[in-house]
Amino acid sequence: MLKAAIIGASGYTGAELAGLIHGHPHLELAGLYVSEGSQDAHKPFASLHPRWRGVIEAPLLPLDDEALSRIHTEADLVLLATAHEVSHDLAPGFLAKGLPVFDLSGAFRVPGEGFYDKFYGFAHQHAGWLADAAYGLAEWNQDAIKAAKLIAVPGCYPTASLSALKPLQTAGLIADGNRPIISAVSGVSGAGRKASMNNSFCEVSLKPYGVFNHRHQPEISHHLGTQVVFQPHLGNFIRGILATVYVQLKDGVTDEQIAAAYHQAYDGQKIVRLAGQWPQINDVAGTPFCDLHWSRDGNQLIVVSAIDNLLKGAASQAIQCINIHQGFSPLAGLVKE
Ligand SMILES: NC(=O)C1=CN([C@@H]2O[C@H](COP(=O)(O)OP(=O)(O)OC[C@H]3O[C@@H](n4cnc5c(N)ncnc54)[C@H](OP(=O)(O)O)[C@@H]3O)[C@@H](O)[C@H]2O)C=CC1
Ligand SMILES: CC(=O)N[C@@H](CCC(=O)OP(=O)(O)O)C(=O)O
Repeated sequence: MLKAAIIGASGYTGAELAGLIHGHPHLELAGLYVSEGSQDAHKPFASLHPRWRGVIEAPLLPLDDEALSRIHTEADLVLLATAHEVSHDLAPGFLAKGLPVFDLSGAFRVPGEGFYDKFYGFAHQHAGWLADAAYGLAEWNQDAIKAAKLIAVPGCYPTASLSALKPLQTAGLIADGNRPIISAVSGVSGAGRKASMNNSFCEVSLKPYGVFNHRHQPEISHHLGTQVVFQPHLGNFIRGILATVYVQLKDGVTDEQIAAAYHQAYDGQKIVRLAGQWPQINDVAGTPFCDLHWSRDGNQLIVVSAIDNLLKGAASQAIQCINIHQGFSPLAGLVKE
C-alpha cells in the first residue's frame, strides 16, 4: 500500500480524494491536512463531511513544520487540493524531498511567459517545475504522467471541453481557422467550500460569468493546440458540468470520420463513455465518468460533454493519474472491473 497525504482535505475536492483513497486497493491515507491556522484543525474529518462518519476516523491536522517533516518521512505521495497560490508555494518543497505531487490547482498547468500574472494574479516563481509538470488529462497524456514527478491535474471545464474536442483536433477534422465555441454550465461546488455571496443559496440562479476573461480559455486553447471561445455559466445545482461545444468541420468530413475519431480516442478507455444519447448531469454526478455525444448538420457539429466537476474534473482524475504513474490498473479505486 502506498501512503497518500492530502493537503486541503476539508475542502470539496479534498474530501472526494479522501473517500477515493480510503476505498483504493493500493493506497492508504497518510494524513488529512488543512492550513496551519485553520479553524477546522484537529476536528474529525467526518464532522465536516458526515457521509464518512464511522468510515474515515482521521482528524484534520494543521500543516505546521512538524506535519511537513512527518509527510516528508512517512508519505509516498502528496495530493494538493489547495488554492493555486498555496499549491504553487507547497509543491516544490515536497518535490525536493522526492515525493511525487498531484496538484489539483491551476498552479502548474500552463507554461508561458506572463500567463500566471495575467490570469492568476501572481508571478510564478518555479519555472523549472512548471516546464517539467505533466498535464494530467488521463486519457491523453499517459506517457508524460508516468514519467513526471509533478502532475498538474486539469481544471474541471478544461477536462469536459478537451475530452470533447481532442479527438476532432487529433483527427484533423476541425475547419482551418475555426475557433470552437464551448458553452458550459457548472454546479456551485466548482467554486469550492468557502462561503461567498456569489455562491450563497439565495443568490445562485443560472448566469454567465468570466466573459472573455476566464482562466480556463487559455488552458483549453493551450492543451488543444488551437484557440477556442469559452463561456462558463453558474447553475443552481451542486455538482456536475455540462459543456456544449460547437465546431465547424472541414468540407467533406463524413459521419464515419467523426465516429472513428471518437472511437479511436476512447475505445478501451472506460472512463470516457460514448454515450449514444445526449449526456445529462444526473448520469455522471457522483461518478468518475465523462459522457460524450455528438450530432452534425452539414459542417456544423455539436458535441455535448458531461462530467462531475469534483470527480473527473478533479479528484477521480487525480486518482487516474496516480494509477498511471504507479502502474496500477487504470480503473483501480474508481470502477469495479
Ligand atoms: N471545486 C472544483 O470543482 C474544482 C477545484 N479545483 C481546484 O482544486 C483546488 C481545491 O479546490 P476546492 O476543493 O474546491 O477548494 P476548497 O475551498 O473547498 O478547499 C480548499 C482546502 O484547502 C485548505 N487550505 C487553505 N489554505 C491552505 C494552506 N495554506 N495550507 C493547507 N491547506 C490549506 C482549506 O482548509 P482551511 O482553509 O481550513 O485551511 C480547504 O481544506 C483549487 O485549486 C481549485 O481551483 C480543480 C477542479 C475542480
Ligand atoms: C463554478 C466555479 O466557480 N468554477 C470554478 C472552476 C473550478 C475549477 O476547475 O478549477 P480550477 O480553479 O482548478 O481551474 C471557476 O470558474 O473558477
